[in-house]
Amino acid sequence: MTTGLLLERVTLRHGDGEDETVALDDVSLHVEPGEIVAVVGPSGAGKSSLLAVAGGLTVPDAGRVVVDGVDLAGPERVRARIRRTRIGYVFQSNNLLPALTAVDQVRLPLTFGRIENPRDPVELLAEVGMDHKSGRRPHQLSGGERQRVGVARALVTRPGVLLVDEPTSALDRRRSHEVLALLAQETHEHHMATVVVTHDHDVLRHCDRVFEMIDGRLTEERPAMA
Ligand SMILES: Nc1ncnc2c1ncn2[C@@H]1O[C@H](COP(=O)(O)OP(=O)(O)OP(=O)(O)O)[C@@H](O)[C@H]1O
Repeated sequence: MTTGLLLERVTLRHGDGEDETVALDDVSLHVEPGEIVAVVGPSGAGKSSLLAVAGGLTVPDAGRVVVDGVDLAGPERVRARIRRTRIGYVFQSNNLLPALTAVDQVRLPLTFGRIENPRDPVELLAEVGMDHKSGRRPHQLSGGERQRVGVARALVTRPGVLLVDEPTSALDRRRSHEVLALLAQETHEHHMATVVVTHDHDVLRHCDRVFEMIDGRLTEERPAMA
């Protein structure tokens, strides 16, 4: 079984004829459990497309995507189950619901169906340093605190794959490092395969490997820690 996240020769096109864009051009990537990789690249390079395909939200035109040994080319109900149970998503704007307290945001993914062996939402909030604000709603939290709650929510199902889109775009330098350090620590301790898309070169040292995406093609830049 292939563990972690595997993309094998993935191609994704948008539009057709003269309007066609190749968003992902023969992209291959294997992220092992316990490994956090960064993907950097200019606007329009295909980074969001990469996350959409890796997360089973978009089916590519060619190639294979395998999450925790499950090929996402199967029926939509299989993709939906994998999305709900095996993949965690952290978005730029973290999509917290305005009416819910921090602890209820973290509980939310457990309310859509059975999850085997979930993490405890209260303990998880403590682990991301937010236990003292667990009763607060998003408008009562800072950007960095909201991002921490978003990370806790993504982790509560114990995903094998964590997909993170621009986690630091709303944060200052110190908070950016804190959020990336938290993602790296959780990745290593809980053996997730984590992909972080970022424009923020400052935080790359928290990642095990760095890839660059240009015009839909992915190349490994260098080991981030070197
Ligand atoms: N639904 C769509 N229909 C047509 N073209 C699209 C669609 N979605 C994305 N594209 C095109 O595919 C290419 C890759 O887009 P993508 O959003 O993946 O880039 P990105 O690297 O995430 O950019 P950014 O850093 O600006 O978010 C771009 O040329 C974009 O215009």
